[in-house]
Amino acid sequence: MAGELIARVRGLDKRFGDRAVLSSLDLEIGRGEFVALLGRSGSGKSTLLRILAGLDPAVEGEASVDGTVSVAFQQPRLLPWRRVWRNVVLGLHDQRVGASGARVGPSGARVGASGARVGAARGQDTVAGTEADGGGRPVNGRGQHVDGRGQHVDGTGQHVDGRGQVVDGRGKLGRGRDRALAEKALSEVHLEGHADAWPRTLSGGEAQRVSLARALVREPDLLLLDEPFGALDALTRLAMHRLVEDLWSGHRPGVLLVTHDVDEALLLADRVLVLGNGRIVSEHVLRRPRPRALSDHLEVRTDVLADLGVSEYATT
Ligand SMILES: Nc1ncnc2c1ncn2[C@@H]1O[C@H](COP(=O)(O)OP(=O)(O)OP(=O)(O)O)[C@@H](O)[C@H]1O
Repeated sequence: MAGELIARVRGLDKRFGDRAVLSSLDLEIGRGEFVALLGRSGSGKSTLLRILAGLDPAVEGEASVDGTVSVAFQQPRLLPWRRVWRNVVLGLHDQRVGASGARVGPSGARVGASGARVGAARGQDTVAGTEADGGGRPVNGRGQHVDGRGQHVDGTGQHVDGRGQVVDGRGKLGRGRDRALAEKALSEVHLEGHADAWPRTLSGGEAQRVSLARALVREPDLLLLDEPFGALDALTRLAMHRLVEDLWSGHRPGVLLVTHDVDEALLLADRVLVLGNGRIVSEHVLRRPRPRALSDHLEVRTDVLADLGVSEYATT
């Protein structure tokens, strides 16, 4: 593919015990490109996505993302003891939940959510800054950015705690800013007014929209979607397709959508990839503007189904 890359995978191998799941896999995703990944059950789609998200290590090869990554899964994975808006801002702060993912440098090395190097120190460890980094900003003895009072700051000057979480000058979570960001993200997924709801009060589709808001709140450069509509009924799925298309048009992240649904892939993606035998076995570039009707895609659809080994359906 042409243009600037947001993700690049080269010679990727992954095995679980004796079972080779990915072997010598190559993949590129352009900045702002929408890519769908199809493959038979067990072909390694989720495995590839987890490696790109920095959630699983590869055995061999390179998987790098040049920017921030967010992930949304088939199950919304909301924390039931947090109100909706607080679940959304987990996307900003908690890199341990898959929904937010990690920032992965060009080398594949993990750095903090803010992009600044963050230390392993816990809590409000405030070490006075006595040195400066290459840009003349003060750092403490461990090379962490600090303000004039020795409190940690990230690369943009925001206060962070020892784990890189954004806090105010007194070490409290930046609640007002978080709330505003959460409300903005919730309105983008048409959930205005649900900020203070508890997750258990949401329908499946609403919960999945919260999950999308959580993935989008940090404006990721790469959005990884692992069958995000798989558990939804057909009508809700259609509404979600439209929503994802709108969100993608508005923010233009690169997207890797893992799906079993050939038609969903054809409707949403710029490029459809088929995974088989541990690598990408075929690629189908879809023409623009994105067609509104599946009938515009019948030829590609036939080819994709054949690549998936379900050619008995290809003529229907
Ligand atoms: N943590 C693990 N330990 C052992 N085997 C694993 C692990 N994760 C995945 N696998 C195996 O790796 C293979 C690929 O799994 P993966 O979930 O990536 O497939 P998939 O294409 O996403 O499947 P599906 O479409 O059914 O979700 C499967 O055989 C699976 O059993």
